[in-house]
Amino acid sequence: MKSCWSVWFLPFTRQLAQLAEVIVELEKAGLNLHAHRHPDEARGAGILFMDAASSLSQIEETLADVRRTPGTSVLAVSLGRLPGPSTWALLRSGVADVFSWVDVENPVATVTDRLRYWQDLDTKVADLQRRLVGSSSRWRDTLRQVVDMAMSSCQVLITGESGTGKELVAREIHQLDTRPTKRDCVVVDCTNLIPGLSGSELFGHEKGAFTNAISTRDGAVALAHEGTLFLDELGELPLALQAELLRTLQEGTYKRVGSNTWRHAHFRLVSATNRDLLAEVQRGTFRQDLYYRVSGWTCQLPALRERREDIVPLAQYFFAQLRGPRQVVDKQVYDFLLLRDYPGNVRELQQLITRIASKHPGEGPITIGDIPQADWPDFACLGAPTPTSTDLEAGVTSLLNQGLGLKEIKDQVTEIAKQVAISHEQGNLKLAALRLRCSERILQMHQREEPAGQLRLN
Ligand SMILES: Nc1ncnc2c1ncn2[C@@H]1O[C@H](COP(=O)(O)OP(=O)(O)OP(=O)(O)O)[C@@H](O)[C@H]1O
Repeated sequence: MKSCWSVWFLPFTRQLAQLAEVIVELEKAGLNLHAHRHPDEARGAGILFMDAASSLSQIEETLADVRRTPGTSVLAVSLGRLPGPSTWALLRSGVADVFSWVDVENPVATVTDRLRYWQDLDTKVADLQRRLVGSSSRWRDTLRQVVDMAMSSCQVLITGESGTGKELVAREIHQLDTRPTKRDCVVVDCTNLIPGLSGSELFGHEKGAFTNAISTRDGAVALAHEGTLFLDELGELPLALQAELLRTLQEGTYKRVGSNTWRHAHFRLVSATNRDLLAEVQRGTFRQDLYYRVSGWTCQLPALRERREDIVPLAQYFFAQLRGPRQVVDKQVYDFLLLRDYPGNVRELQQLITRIASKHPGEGPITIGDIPQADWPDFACLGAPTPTSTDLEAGVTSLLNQGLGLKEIKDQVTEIAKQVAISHEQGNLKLAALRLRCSERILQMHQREEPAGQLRLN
């Protein structure tokens, strides 16, 4: 069946006659191609047409704009041959794939299959975002990877700091898994495994196998048969059990504790850890062969500090969960949430929101008065520096000695505040503006006018 959907394109080529021919071929396959003129048109998947003479720097600039629109995937199609290094440069600047029209056997199918796949991927990502909240490009890229992993048959290893959502992601991978006979997802926290019980939790036991074994019991491996076994905190798995797990993964067989009978179990293994397992391998506390077995596909979840744009959407989601979707929250509360650091990641944010929501008396908007005193910001760091702030005093003295007047000193300090906020937010002007409580436009002007590093207090 022919596909039939509207696709935007960016013409970065002067070979217009050839481009017209390619467009006709794609339209015959059901694509309705329209040139991209406005950022809004770059929604969903699109094509960037280029040739060997196209300017890479111009392409990179445009791609940076396009990628600001969430959910865009760009396929770069070269009308002629492409030099190898350009291919990598294009991938690095954010195109989802790149190929040369003259080099593939069936270019029309190559284009349509990819566009269809990305469209499907985006639908799945949008659905995931309802539970794995966040719309930053970092988080969206992570979710795309989650969907790709779930669709594969690979053993998956999810890494990331505590509280980044590893368990949540593992459960979603099981949900997305399309095995027709898929059964349950069984979760085992490896920190709770007692080596003395020789793996009864994982492999089950026979009646009388040890003192408290009053009846025969299935372990997690048996319960996960035809389903998913999720091993949380895999780095904590005792060495003795690592060997047994490895054999189960290699042979698909295991023995209950106290039994001589080999049993079969087929499951998908998803593991998670906040430890650096490769370092554990070096130290000899984690088996190298098991590491390569469990890490068919590794997915690193970003810390919340690497996706600070998601703090407000996450907070809104948690407030709505706790107080219902109609609960109004004062902007000042969000400003406060944006000023904080979250070493415990999303879990820490969630716990803070729970404390704020619990303190709220019930009527009216949630305000900064609902923030428990123990969570108040450190005013010494946040507020205007006091005259006793020696660093600032020394800086101002240096400016005075250079002959600057009050207005010039004020301007200098303002510019430094802008620089510091922009650099703290890793160049994200929106977040820096929230931090400074000024408009984003003021910071855009600052960036245009002031080369970074020009201003120094001393
Ligand atoms: N993107 C997200 N959207 C909504 N809730 C989230 C998100 N990420 C994490 N959470 C919530 O944060 C809490 C911590 O998540 P989770 O237990 O999955 O983290 P973890 O990385 O497995 O932590 P740990 O390593 O400490 O076990 C959970 O309550 C989870 O529901």
